[in-house]
Amino acid sequence: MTESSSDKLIEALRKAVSRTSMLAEGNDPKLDSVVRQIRQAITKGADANEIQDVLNAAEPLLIQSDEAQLSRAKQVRNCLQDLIELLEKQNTSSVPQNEKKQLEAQIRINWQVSSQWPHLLKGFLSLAEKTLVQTEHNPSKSSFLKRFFNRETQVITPKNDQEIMVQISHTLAGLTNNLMLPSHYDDDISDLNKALLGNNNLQQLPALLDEVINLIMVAIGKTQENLTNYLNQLNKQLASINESITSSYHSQKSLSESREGFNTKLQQQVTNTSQAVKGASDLDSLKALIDDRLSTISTTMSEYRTQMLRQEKHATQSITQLKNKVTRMEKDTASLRSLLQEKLAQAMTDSLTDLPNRTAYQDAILPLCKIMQKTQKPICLAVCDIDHFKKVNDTWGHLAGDKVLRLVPKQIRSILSKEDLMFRYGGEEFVIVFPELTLTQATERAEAIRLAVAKTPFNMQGEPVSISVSIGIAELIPQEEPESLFARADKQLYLAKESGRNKVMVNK
Ligand SMILES: Nc1nc2c(ncn2[C@@H]2O[C@H](COP(=O)(O)OP(=O)(O)OP(=O)(O)O)[C@@H](O)[C@H]2O)c(=O)[nH]1
Repeated sequence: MTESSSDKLIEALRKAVSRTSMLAEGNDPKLDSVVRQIRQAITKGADANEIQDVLNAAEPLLIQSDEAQLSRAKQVRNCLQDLIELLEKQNTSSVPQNEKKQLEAQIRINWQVSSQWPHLLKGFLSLAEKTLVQTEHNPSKSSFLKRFFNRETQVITPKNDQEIMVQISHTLAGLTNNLMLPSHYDDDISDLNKALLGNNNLQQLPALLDEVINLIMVAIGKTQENLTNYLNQLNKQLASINESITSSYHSQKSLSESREGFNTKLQQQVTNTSQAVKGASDLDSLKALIDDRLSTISTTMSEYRTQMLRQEKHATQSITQLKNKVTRMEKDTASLRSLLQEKLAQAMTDSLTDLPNRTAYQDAILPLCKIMQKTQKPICLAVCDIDHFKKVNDTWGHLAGDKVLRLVPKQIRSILSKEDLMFRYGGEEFVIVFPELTLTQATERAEAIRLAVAKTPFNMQGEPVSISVSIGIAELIPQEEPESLFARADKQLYLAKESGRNKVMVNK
């Protein structure tokens, strides 16, 4: 390998490793520190031995990470077993034994496979549902599960059922607490635990169980597992690249050693020849001596040439192998990047309505306002809130509330143009941005939205229900920050609510 091609390769490796390790950061503090050490060693140009030391030090941490995964798996298995036991304990309906056995078998086979955990929890939900079907055929048994799933017909939870439900909630809260997820999930876990522990309402339980499943699916089933696999893979690739660099270093070394050996041998042969020439007594013996020496020198040279050719071939093979390894690492980097982009898109989307969420709004609004200010075009913002939404939840239940939350933005979308942007800002509040519309035009569109929602016949358990929205609207003024634009529109929303709701109020 020539010096410049080996330098280029090592430089390419450094870049690839630095870039890939940066992508993998932020998921587990301990693995982060390993990744950082690897990157530092590579960036400061550490030699093969130093890099090997860092990789050796990384190994116990990767083993620890595996052990943590095993302990999480045990938590999940115990939780599922507890949930099945709780189902059996409630004495108003009997759990179908076939399904129960099937679920237990699945738990035995799959408890260590984190991507299967959501399926196992769903299996528990389905077992519970089957218990319900069974009791529907036997109406004399009034199951707590019947009320659990058939939320519309029962609102008050009897005391015995409440106790079982509280135990189920506590078991689930224990599970979410022990998942050991990355710290950016702390808020989600704490919200979910609060909801679980504070809940004594059977109606909320299936939705909460869904939340638990979502949390496991997003945090463990996909990202975490992929990244752990990726880091293990990265570790292996680094070790193998390290081996290739060490071996090409050795072959370079032995090449220069054999060159030195050849020089010494050649010099020795020349010295021997000149000494022999000095000592030669006649022309014939001098001729024979020189012939003999020349043939020795020629053998040495041809041996050297053969050795050189062999080593050059070996060096070419090493270069090809190294190139292939770099290409593989680049490919892995690209697939990890697309996985992270997918996660980012998920993080920007509200899962209930599929609308871009508040984070997406905050990312979009500043550049949008800047462009409009620069091009001197108008832009308006509307804050839209469903009226008396709490009453919808209280009267028809949380799932009916969710249905309204999905339907209202669909109505709104039917009025918007494709340039208008809608975000779920939080709860029952939506933000709509109207780029390039004047205040008058945006107000007309907001009024059309209000009318469309008010006219839509919503249906709750066969009963027609009127839903309306209140809207506050404002236009961006020169040099204004997006926060101030939002505050002015929000104030108008407040006034719309104050003056009786189902209104559009404009900041003029
Ligand atoms: N079903 C459901 N309810 C939600 C969701 N997010 C927030 N809520 C509920 O939305 C309700 C909002 O109620 P309030 O802020 O008191 O307002 P409101 O009842 O709409 O009354 P006004 O805004 O004054 O007309 C609360 O009961 C929240 O629990 C959700 O994702 N799904």
